[in-house]
Amino acid sequence: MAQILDGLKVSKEIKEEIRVDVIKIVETNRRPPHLVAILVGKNGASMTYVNNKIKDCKEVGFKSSLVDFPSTVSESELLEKIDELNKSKDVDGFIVQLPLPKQIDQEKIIMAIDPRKDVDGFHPENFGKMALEMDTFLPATPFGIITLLERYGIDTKGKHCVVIGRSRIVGKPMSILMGRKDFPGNSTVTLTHSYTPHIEEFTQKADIIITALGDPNFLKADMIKEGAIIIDVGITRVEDQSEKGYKLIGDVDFESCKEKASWITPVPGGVGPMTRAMLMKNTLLAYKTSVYND
Ligand SMILES: Nc1nc2c(c(=O)[nH]1)N[C@@H](CN(C=O)c1ccc(C(=O)N[C@@H](CCC(=O)O)C(=O)O)cc1)CN2
Ligand SMILES: [Mg+2]
Repeated sequence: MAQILDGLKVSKEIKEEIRVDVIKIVETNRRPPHLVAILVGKNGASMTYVNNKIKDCKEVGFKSSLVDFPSTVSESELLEKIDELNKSKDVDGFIVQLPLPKQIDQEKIIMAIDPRKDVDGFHPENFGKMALEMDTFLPATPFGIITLLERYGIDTKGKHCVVIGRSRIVGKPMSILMGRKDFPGNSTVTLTHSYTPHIEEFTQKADIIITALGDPNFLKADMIKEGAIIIDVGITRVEDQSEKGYKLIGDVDFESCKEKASWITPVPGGVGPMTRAMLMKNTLLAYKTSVYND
């Protein structure tokens, strides 16, 4: 029977550590860190995530601002706002909630963000630094996963890690972090995706599986080996009769896999809350860098 990697519990510990740090900052008459979130359109999940980011800021003592645009916003209007935030002395970090509407070129938007304020760690400069093992902002979800492994003392050295999915937000950076000469890292990594034939031939040999597919209950017990460590990044909203109108289903068939795995993350309450905590951590880092090094 697997033990639970409790992301909700660890995320609360991390946010508490940040809150204590911010109290010390404010006590010395300095302003608190300031995060700005840009939301485009009215996608239900994106609205929830952005509202939660604002809530987290309040909890840890940060200043926060929400900039919302209609889904019809033009690329140039968005770029103008980014330019303003890049220049603002009052803003330490900002994020543009993804996905963006089709008329907006996501790459152009990400490239426009000042890497020093890119607390999502999506800018190619920060991605490159991550790959080269230099200090930088790590993307919040992969950062959350390595922090969760670290806090539970899980040894990843010499393990075979299979990552499923190659998105810029999760799969690609995750595959790089697990192979770095750092702790947690030093794994042998296989990055699988939609063109990987017979994916179970890879997952059945894996010591660690990190799934970021968005395919509910995709990973079944017969696809994993005894004692595997299972990290579920998939969160799909599936309609039901509850008050919310939906429930959240991960990529992992939790009920069957928990009988065979050694460690497993739940959905909800696993990787999601860690993503939120690590954005706060990156914002604090952006604040400290601008305060001490600019
Ligand atoms: N600019 C960004 N866009 C997106 C990111 C990102 O890191 N930066 N990641 C995802 C969405 N995301 C944060 O933005 C995110 C997703 C899920 C959770 C979370 O807490 N999940 C909970 C369930 C919450 C719910 O839906 O009720 C859980 O798993 O327990 C936090 C953040 C895409 N876009
Ligand atoms: Mg800075």
